Amino acid sequence: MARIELSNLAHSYLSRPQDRADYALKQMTHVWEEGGAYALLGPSGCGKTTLLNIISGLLVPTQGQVLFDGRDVTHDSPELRNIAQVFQFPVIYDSMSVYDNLAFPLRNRKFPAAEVDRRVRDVAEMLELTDRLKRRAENLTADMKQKISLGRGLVRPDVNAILFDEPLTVIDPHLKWLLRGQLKQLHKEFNHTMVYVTHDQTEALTFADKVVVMYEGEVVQIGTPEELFEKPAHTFVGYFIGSPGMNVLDCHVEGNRAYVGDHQMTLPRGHSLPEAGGKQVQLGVRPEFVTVTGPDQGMPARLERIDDVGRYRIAKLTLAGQQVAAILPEGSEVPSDTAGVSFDPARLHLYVDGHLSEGRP
Ligand SMILES: Nc1ncnc2c1ncn2[C@@H]1O[C@H](COP(=O)(O)OP(=O)(O)OP(=O)(O)O)[C@@H](O)[C@H]1O
Repeated sequence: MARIELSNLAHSYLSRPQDRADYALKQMTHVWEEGGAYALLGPSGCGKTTLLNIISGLLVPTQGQVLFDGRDVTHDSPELRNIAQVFQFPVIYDSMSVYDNLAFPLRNRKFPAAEVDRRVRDVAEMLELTDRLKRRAENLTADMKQKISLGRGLVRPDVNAILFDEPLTVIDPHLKWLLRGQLKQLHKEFNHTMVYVTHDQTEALTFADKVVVMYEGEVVQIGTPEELFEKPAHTFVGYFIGSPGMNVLDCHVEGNRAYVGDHQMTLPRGHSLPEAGGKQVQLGVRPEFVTVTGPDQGMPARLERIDDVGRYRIAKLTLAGQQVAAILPEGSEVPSDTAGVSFDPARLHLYVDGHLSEGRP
């Protein structure tokens, strides 16, 4: 297992990048701890696969270094980096048995036969492939084949890291849920450094100890699922994590007071913001911390509609011309079209040009 360090890394697919917009990955420096389970989460095109391919050695970055345990591997092939990879679609040998497919990475590295057998059987057991070990891979379903791919990625005990690129895409939803749990279990057992690319927040939050949220080629936050929920470092994180995402409202601020339209609220901290200077100042509050009451309390808002999403109901309101979502407690009374809303003051965050402003204690 290795500690992975990304030092001043940036990548452009253009041969002569001119400015920031030309970079698919903007400059970044990060350390990912040995034995950590990391998920790279972000929308399509934000640079997840580019970053994963730089870590694996399929791509050499335009600038910066990748270090494994302090050793510069930037120009090393995937083979030299000693990593295992699982891709979106199965990569297996159809003509071989399931057993031989799983054994292949170990035999290739000249592991003794007894250890090959033990590891293959352990991994097969965990992935529920034991009764298929003797079958040829050829006629198996796509699900089964992808399980074998996962097994091939997990079978070697000596890898620096295991990299997964959306490995559950072809798996049916029920099995997906099971496999996510099994991967988490395998991580606990073997403690490999794992990096898992996905655009699905549930997949990221259930698999990872730390989620690396990417947006437009930048890592905007690395945090535990709780940290991403409690304190989104960027409005994008607030919006992308959570269902529905965080409310983000244009506001202006004076010290520890924020104004949304004419409505004033007290922030947990004071902020000395640079003179407006064209910067966008926004207030973030998660729908879990918005209370909807009758019009005689809170800030007057118009109730647009109620969505029943099964586990709870979501009220969609308009406050000072801006959209606000609120998660309604079970059994709560819903006012008619004119309502009042209030925000839990301890749960308000302030953002300047998308980035969290910490303020003064
Ligand atoms: N080989 C390439 N040549 C040129 N541009 C590329 C290449 N691969 C990716 N890009 C561009 O780089 C940016 C990041 O792409 P990347 O595939 O890393 O994103 P992603 O987050 O993995 O997206 P997805 O979830 O759709 O796979 C995108 O704008 C993409 O169009």
